[in-house]
Amino acid sequence: MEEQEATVRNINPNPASPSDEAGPPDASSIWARMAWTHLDAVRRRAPLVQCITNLVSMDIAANVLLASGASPAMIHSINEIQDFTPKADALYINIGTLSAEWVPAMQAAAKAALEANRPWVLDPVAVSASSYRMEACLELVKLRPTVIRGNASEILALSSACRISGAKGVDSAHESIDALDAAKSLAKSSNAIVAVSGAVDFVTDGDRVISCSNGVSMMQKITATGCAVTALIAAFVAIDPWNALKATASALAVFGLTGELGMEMASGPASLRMHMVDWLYRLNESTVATRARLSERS
Ligand SMILES: Nc1ncnc2c1ncn2[C@@H]1O[C@H](COP(=O)(O)OP(=O)(O)OP(=O)(O)O)[C@@H](O)[C@H]1O
Ligand SMILES: Cc1ncsc1CCO
Ligand SMILES: [Mg+2]
Repeated sequence: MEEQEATVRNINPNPASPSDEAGPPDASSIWARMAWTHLDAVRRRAPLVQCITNLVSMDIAANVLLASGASPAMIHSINEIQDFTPKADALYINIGTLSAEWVPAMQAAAKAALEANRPWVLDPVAVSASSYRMEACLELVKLRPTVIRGNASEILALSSACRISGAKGVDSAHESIDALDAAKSLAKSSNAIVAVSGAVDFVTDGDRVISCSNGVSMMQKITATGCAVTALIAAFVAIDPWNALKATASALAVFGLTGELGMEMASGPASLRMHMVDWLYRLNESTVATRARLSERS
């Protein structure tokens, strides 16, 4: 814990540089510098992120974590939770391909993370697809996730805990702004940081709201980009657990930025996916500090 607290102090960006002749930076550049500080910390500390994630997303989530500098471990057997989960710096649980066998493992892992004082992050994929999925997800929410990240339809459904949200499958049928009030309400009732992804991503603790406008719409044509950014959120929260709101916003900005840079070189979803992973590996300070678009909504 001492080490974590030291990290929090290191993460606070220093907004004003004495040698900055252009004067103090504006609020958006302070947020952008924070995104770089978080990415840099992930690269330096290589947090171990245990992922219990859906079968579709395993490859992209592991590659995104590796490219960011984190260390992924796709370990989901209930027989390994007791030994392994306390060793991980963060846990990521995603219900995308839920099965009866995995639900107890997810619950055991969330409990183990809580007991070991480790942050854990929930992706409620297609939570309104069935009552089984909704009930499993509500049980997980009771185990106090640090962050919940979903698309607008998922956050709307989970927030109201109703079975029919208008979504047909894993994709969103809503704009992220439509889910902002639901996200705030879910954050207050669950005590988690809640992120809604979309053209603009919103991150809230129930009161404060940070928005991120990085990203390109083609990211929706790559399966499991949402799952991958939730994995990245787990890595960012691992290195700054006491500032989960800011760490989550930073992860969304960095990931969206890789989409923008990747799109300059891509010819479609498959090559965009490849370029995003490459850009995540290559991003440097000046690019993140000048192109991350984060702001706090008043
Ligand atoms: N219209 C858009 N414009 C720009 N970026 C977008 C848009 N929609 C989504 N994104 C970005 O794509 C990423 C995935 O978000 P999305 O809302 O599609 O997740 P998801 O529906 O949970 O995805 P999946 O279930 O396939 O993993 C996020 O980083 C988000 O910022
Ligand atoms: C397509 C799909 N189906 C279950 S999980 C998943 C990955 C995107 O969430
Ligand atoms: Mg999703």
